[in-house]
Amino acid sequence: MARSSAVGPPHWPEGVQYSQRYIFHSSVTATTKNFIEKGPKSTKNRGSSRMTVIRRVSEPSHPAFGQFGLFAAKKISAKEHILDYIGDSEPIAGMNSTDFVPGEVHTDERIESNYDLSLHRFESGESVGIDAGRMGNEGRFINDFRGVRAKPNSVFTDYRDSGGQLRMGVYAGGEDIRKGDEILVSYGKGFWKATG
Ligand SMILES: C[S@@+](CC[C@H](N)C(=O)[O-])C[C@H]1O[C@@H](n2cnc3c(N)ncnc32)[C@H](O)[C@@H]1O
Repeated sequence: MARSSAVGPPHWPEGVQYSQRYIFHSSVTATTKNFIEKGPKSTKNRGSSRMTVIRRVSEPSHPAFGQFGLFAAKKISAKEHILDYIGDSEPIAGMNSTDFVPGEVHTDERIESNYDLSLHRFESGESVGIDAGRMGNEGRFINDFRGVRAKPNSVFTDYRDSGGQLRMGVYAGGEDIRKGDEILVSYGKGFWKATG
């Protein structure tokens, strides 16, 4: 399986593969893969990552002080599509394969990952996630609003792209986001319960 060789944006961390496409973990069945890849096509376009910039969080009062966050590189209009959350897989060059925790579309449990996002839950209970722990795009740097501001300014919403692939888009909320503002979503209470 070919691995993306894309170079990440400024501040992209060493040891994390940058990618803008899905790779499917062996836990994903052919039926589930087909559901993710081939839905009704949408006319919506994928957002450009040039709308955002990765920065180290420099305010000591911020609960993720010293980590990274994703910030608006320009004004983003209310409801505008910012980017998609992507995870990818396969060990990066030099990584010991026994240390490798795949970061991709998967249906197995990833309770150890702080970068795992639910993409879809079937009525059967099967859940499809995108784990950007080892590989992903700018979306992996979006922090939760708790302790930063009163409410999130962005939301995760799934959609089908123009090829019919199921995507987890990040959209601005009901108000414009000013240039320089941090993109903040709600991870949901479940995330914080799981991480303690
Ligand atoms: C998806 S990552 C977000 C990017 C992360 N800040 C980084 O530099 O890689 C999720 C992790 O960010 C941190 N984080 C995000 N939002 C937070 C918040 N509101 N309060 C405390 N930690 C937060 C937690 O460590 C969490 O497990």
